[in-house]
Amino acid sequence: MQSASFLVLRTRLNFSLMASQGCVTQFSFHPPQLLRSLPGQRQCPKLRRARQYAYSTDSSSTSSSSPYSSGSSTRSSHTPRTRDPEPRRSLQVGAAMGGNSTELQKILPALEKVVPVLAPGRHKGQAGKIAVIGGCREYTGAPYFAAISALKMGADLAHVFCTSGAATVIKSYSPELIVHPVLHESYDVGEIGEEEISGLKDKVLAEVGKWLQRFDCIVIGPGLGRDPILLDCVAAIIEEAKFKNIPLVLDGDGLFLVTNQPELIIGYPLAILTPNVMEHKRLVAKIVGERDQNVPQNPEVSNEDLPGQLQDLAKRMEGVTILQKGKTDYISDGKTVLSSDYYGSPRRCGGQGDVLSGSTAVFVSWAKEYFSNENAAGKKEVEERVSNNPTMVGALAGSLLCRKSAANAFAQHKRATTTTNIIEYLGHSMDELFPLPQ
Ligand SMILES: NC(=O)C1=CN([C@@H]2O[C@H](COP(=O)(O)OP(=O)(O)OC[C@H]3O[C@@H](n4cnc5c(N)ncnc54)[C@H](OP(=O)(O)O)[C@@H]3O)[C@@H](O)[C@H]2O)[C@@H](O)CC1
Ligand SMILES: Nc1ncnc2c1ncn2[C@@H]1O[C@H](COP(=O)(O)OP(=O)(O)OP(=O)(O)O)[C@@H](O)[C@H]1O
Repeated sequence: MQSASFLVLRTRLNFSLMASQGCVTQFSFHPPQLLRSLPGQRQCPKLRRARQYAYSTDSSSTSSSSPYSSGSSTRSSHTPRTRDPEPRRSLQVGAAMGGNSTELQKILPALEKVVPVLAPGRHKGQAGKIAVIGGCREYTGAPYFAAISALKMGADLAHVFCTSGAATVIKSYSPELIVHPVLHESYDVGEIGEEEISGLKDKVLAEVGKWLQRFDCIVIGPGLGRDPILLDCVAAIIEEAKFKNIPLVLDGDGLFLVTNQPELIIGYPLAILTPNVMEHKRLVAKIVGERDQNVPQNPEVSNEDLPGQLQDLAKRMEGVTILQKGKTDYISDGKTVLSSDYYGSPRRCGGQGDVLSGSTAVFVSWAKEYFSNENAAGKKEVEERVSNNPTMVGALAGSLLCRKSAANAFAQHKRATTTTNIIEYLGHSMDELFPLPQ
C-alpha cells in the first residue's frame, strides 16, 4: 500500500544561531513540500476517510503510525507516533523577547506584502470590514476586544452582532463599533415551541443576512455564550456565510458550536479555528475519538507531537485551518504546519484570544484580497516563504502580531498587564513588524 495519499518530496535544513539578546535559539525550516493527489483521492468521503486511516495507521511505514494514543481507551491501543505523519513546513521563530531571527527576517517582508498600503485614493472599507458575532448577558468584554482589535490593527469598520442585553454595554465601551442587538437567548424569549424557534431563526437570519455580503471576514464566538436557541441561529448564520464565501474565524463559544456540529465547518477552506489548549482537546476528542473507530476514544493530545496531531486533525477536517494557541502557536491546514513562539508574554489574562481572533480576521481578509489579485506583487515570495493559502498567511500574521503586542504591553505594565493594554499596543506593534514607509 502507498504510505500516504500523497507523493512527497522533502528536504530539510536546520540551523541555529544566536538571537539578538544573546540566547541560542534553534530554528528549523522545511521548504514547501510538493503534494500531489493520487487518482481517486477526491472520491466519496467514506473512501477518503478509509484512505486517511490507512495512511495514519500503516505500521509498515516509519511515517504512518497514528498520531494519537490513549491510556484509558477501551478500543484499540496505539503507539504514539514519533515522526511526522507527513512532511511539514515548520517555522519556529525566536522565543526570546526581542528576538530577531534570520527566519523572521524572511517571513516578515513576505507577510508585509499582504498588508494594504495607506493611500489617499483608498476609500472607507477597503482596508477591511469585519463582523464579530458574540456578546450575551454574561460576556460583553470578549466581542468588544475582538472588534476593537480589528480596528486598532488596521480594519476600517467593525460590527458586533450580539443580544440586546449586551448591546448597550458594548456600545458604551466604544463609539467606534457598530453594534446590532439582533441575537436572542432563551432568557429573553422565555419558553417557546419549535415553530416559534424556527420563526425566530428566520428573523435573526434576515437581520444579519442583509449585512453579511459586506463583510470581508466574520469572527464567530467571542462571548457568544452557549444558549441553545442562540447557537441554533448562529449555525444558520454560518451556513449563510459559507454560501457567500466569507472567511470565518471561530473562537470561544463558536468553537463549542462547531465542535458539537463539525459538519457545519468541515471542508470549508475559508474557516480558521483558533482553539486554546482545552478547546483543542475537545476538538480532537470529537473529530478523531468519536468519528474514527480505529483510534482511541479519548485520544491523548501530546505536547511532544502537537504539530503532527494538528496536521492530522486539519486533514480530517478537510482543509479547515486550525491555529492552536499556546506557549507555541501551531497552524495547519492539513498540508503544512507553521509554528511560532515569537515574542509573547508570561501574563495569561483573559481576552488575549479575542485580540487574536479579531486581528487574524483582518489579516485573513487582506490575504484573501491579495491572493485574488492576479497581478499582486511578490506572490511567489509569499507562497514560498509562508503559504499560498490566505487562511494560513492570516493566521500566522495574527499570531505574530498578538504575541508582539503582548510582549510590548508586558514590557511596560509587567504583572498589571491586561488585555486592554495589549490592544493599546496593536498599532505600535503593527508598525514595528510592518513599518509604514517614511
Ligand atoms: N472579558 C470577557 O468577556 C471574556 C470572555 N471570554 C469568553 O468566555 C467564554 C468562555 O471562554 P472560557 O475561556 O471560559 O472557556 P475555555 O477556554 O473553554 O476555558 C474554560 C476553562 O478551561 C481551562 N483552561 C483554559 N485554557 C487552558 C489552558 N491553556 N490550559 C489548561 N486549562 C485551560 C480553565 O479552567 P480552570 O483552570 O479555571 O479550571 C478555564 O477556565 C467565551 O465566549 C470567551 O470568548 C473570554 O474570551 C475571556 C474574556
Ligand atoms: N504560554 C504562553 N506563552 C506565550 N503566549 C501564549 C501562551 N499561551 C497562549 N499564548 C498566546 O496568547 C494568545 C491567546 O491564547 P490563549 O490560550 O490565552 O487563548 P484563549 O484561552 O482562547 O483566550 P481568551 O481568554 O480570550 O478566551 C495567543 O496569541 C497565544 O499565542
